[in-house]
Amino acid sequence: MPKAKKHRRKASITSSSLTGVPLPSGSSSNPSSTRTFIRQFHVLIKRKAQLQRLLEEPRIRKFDEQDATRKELASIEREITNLGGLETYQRMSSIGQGNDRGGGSEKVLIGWLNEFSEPQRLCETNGRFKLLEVGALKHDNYAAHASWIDNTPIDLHSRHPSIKEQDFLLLSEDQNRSKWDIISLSLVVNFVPEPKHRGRMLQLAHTMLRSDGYLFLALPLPCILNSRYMTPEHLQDLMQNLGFTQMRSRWKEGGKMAYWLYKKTAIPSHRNLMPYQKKTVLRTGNRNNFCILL
Ligand SMILES: C[S@@+](CC[C@H](N)C(=O)[O-])C[C@H]1O[C@@H](n2cnc3c(N)ncnc32)[C@H](O)[C@@H]1O
Repeated sequence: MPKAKKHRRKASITSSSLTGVPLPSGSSSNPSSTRTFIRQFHVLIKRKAQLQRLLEEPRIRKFDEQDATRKELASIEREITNLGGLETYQRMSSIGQGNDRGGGSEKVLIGWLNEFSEPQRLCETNGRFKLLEVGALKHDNYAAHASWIDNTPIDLHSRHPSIKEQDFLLLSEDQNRSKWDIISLSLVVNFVPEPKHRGRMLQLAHTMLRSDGYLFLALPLPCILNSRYMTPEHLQDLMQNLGFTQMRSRWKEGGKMAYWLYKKTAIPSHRNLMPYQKKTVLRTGNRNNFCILL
């Protein structure tokens, strides 16, 4: 008698059998489970973006290929919903990042601006810095500095009426050209699933900053220390080619976060963007795939 075929359910791409770690309960504030949740969420949104891109490409013409891609996309979207979606991700991020960093990254930015005596200089002119805080989990991160910082917090999903629900990538370039004194991209570039969209984010930040304006960038440390495609030197070259001069940077071996402060300068006249237009393996071994493309 022929054996009955076993129908196994396809494993979720973030299930414990694949990641080796148990799924956290959405409400847990245990540091390792919040980190696991955040990683899982990133895996899911990256796969979702890949599948959406595949469906737009004419190369999958066969109906069954398209059908399989659509089904996988639906299943990924279900997994994202089951995890609680962007809302839960934001909640877990605010808990997890508090644990990892001992507070928000605004402290680092404020510390650096103080080193450059920016508050004192603004005081003399009665001016205030116009800050665009992209990816704001809280509305009042800069409230203590309201005398010299006029903050506009935005996010894909607003958690407070004062946070504008807005995709930075969809802001009007014309309306924002040279408008901002500071743009903060803290843990936002790594959230964006498509490497080209990450590059676009940095290019847009350049367009939207006034000349000499500041870009504050924060990334998880493994993005530069343990990526196949990104090293601190590669990031430095990429930023220079975009017209950013590094003023400060901070991370420590074994730490979790890396921070940079750049100043907008002129775009180099003989810049070469070729090295940043496709993925190049810079390190081999067991690495992550973080990459920024232009
Ligand atoms: C990990 S949280 C970072 C929050 C905070 N900036 C911090 O440093 O803790 C990333 C946030 O960026 C937001 N985000 C990602 N892409 C964005 C975009 N294109 N425009 C606006 N917000 C974005 C997400 O919705 C999410 O709330």
